[in-house]
Amino acid sequence: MASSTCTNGNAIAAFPSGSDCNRTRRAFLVSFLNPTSSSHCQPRALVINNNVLKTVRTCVLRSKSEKKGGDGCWSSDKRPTILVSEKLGEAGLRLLREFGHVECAYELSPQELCSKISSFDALIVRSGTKVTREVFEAGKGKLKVVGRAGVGIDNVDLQSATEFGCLVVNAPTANTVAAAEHGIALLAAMARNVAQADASTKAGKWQRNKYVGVSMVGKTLAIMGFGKVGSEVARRGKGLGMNVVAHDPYAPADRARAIGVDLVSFDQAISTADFISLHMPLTPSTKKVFNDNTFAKMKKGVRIINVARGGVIDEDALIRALDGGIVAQAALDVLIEEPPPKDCKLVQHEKVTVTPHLGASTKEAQEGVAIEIAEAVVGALKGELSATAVNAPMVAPEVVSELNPYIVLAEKLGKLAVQLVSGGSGIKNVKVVYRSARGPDDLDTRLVRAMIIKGIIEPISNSIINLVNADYKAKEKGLRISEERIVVDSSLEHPIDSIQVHISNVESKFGSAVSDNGQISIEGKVRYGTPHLTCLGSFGVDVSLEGNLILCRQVDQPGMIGCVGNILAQHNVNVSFMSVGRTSRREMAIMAIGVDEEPTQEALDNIGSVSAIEEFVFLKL
Ligand SMILES: NC(=O)c1ccc[n+]([C@@H]2O[C@H](COP(=O)([O-])OP(=O)(O)OC[C@H]3O[C@@H](n4cnc5c(N)ncnc54)[C@H](O)[C@@H]3O)[C@@H](O)[C@H]2O)c1
Ligand SMILES: O=C(O)[C@H](O)COP(=O)(O)O
Repeated sequence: MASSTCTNGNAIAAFPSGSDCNRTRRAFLVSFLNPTSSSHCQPRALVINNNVLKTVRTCVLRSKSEKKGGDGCWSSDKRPTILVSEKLGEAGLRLLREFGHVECAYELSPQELCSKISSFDALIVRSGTKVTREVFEAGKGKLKVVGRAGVGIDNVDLQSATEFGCLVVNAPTANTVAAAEHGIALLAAMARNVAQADASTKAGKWQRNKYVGVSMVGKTLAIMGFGKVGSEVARRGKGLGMNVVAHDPYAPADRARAIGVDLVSFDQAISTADFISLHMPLTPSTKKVFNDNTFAKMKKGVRIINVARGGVIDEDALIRALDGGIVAQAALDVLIEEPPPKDCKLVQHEKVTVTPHLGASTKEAQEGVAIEIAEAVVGALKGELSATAVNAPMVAPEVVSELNPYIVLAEKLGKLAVQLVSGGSGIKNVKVVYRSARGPDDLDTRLVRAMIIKGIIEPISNSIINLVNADYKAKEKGLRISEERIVVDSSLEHPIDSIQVHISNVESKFGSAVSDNGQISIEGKVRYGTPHLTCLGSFGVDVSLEGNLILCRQVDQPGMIGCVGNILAQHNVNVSFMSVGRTSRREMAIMAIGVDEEPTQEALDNIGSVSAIEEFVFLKL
């Protein structure tokens, strides 16, 4: 027997690979859905099966009122609403319109966006819309998906998205070539003074001596950020006969080798380059990474191209470097403030060539991006798996498929456990134990854990818990979830043999749920595909976790089942199953009774007045 543990110490904002205790298998997210007409609920390539979808739909993202809707599909009168706040290619809009109500409202002020957003399930933006905390707050839990029609998600407050359980997806591939081509266009235009010479010629001048350029062939081009765009710029730079080096702490050396590019340190790249092309994302660690210090390390006369994000450059420092002659020229597609103020010194600088964030703006790229984001948003609203989720853990579809019954069990166990806690005691520590034949590396429990958290938190708060925000919400509520896996000798075919939930340092309203170690302890298993409660405190039971549950502890004696059954029958409450577990003969027994209806208080009082019954509790599942 072996075990390993982990806790939910980190809130989910984004999931760098390997950040979870479990092995991250592949880049697909169990996203969620919200239903439309049934015609929109057909499984697609990445969908596992209808049962999985149904479960994930009801488990993962909808608001409490929407959950009443039934089978996980959008009703035809309640198609999802999608707000598109910036110009999107027609092909993407068509896809969106086939699926939901689409409103295109461009150039909204922040206030207008906030006042509109509460009636939308999804929002699609480009780089010009700031999706701030206020937007998520105004979304009031209805906003489920933000689609960024492009790569950079620095205009979306990911932390707030996560807190509000809103999935963020982007379109990371369709504009790569367009951005790379624009980078090369700027590089060549800058080297040959195309923009300046054009303006001068149009102004009636003929300044051939003034606009002598520099050649690109044989020059060193440093690519800062060797990702999708950076690699494509590198290829094109090689094609121009340039000597290309790259700096990227996370880039694989074999990709660089394949293109014939040397990966070098930051300082080496900037100190040897004649041209520096920026292709890293804007993050806290790349913000103003090009500043007085780093400009000082550059080769005198260097030329800089930025088609990444304005914020990676300290713009005042760049002006100083241009004026001081360190930087000969700059070509900028992106600025810190877009659009810039009219008197922006950098834009007006004679050594600077500027374009208004046009990197992704080719017809081809915009159609591609529009389709990519429309598919991602529609997929997320339908409950399909999204390959481009930015703020949720990735769970491989085959893992979701196999864990599906355990997801149902997990939520029920969470719900059950929290109802066993007596009102006054705050839950702080929850330990989840998985007994499984699988090794720790082969059991991805994030989804199961999220559903246990959902089961625990939702009944006692107004929060909607889903895969996006489960760990965050647990942490916010001061709930420490620890996990333990116990490897047991059973079939490898089933991912989990049993799930136990232990809550420590609380009092229980049903003393028999407290095990010898003083914790509320319950255990469940999946039997014949359905969730069962198999252990309560120290008592073994076997009840299907459906409908509602009455738990009684009584003296083990004849007639008890009939007695309670009679009371329920008198109150027209249908019993779906009964199970009795006992410590030993004629001592204490636990009776678990599944009921279809919720008994009246009178019925419950009558059960409580049976003298052999020492305690009982009614639990809603
Ligand atoms: N101007 C435009 O219209 C336009 C169009 C597309 C992309 N972009 C921007 O270009 C940038 C790159 O896009 P992409 O699609 O190639 O993204 P990408 O994620 O494929 O590549 C980014 C690369 O930057 C690297 N990186 C991260 N931190 C770094 C650091 N401190 N130093 C060096 N490298 C670092 C990453 O490892 C990654 O390889 C993004 O900022 C994106 O928003 C702009
Ligand atoms: O990050 C991106 O994809 C680019 O900056 C494109 O932004 P845009 O969608 O506003 O053109």
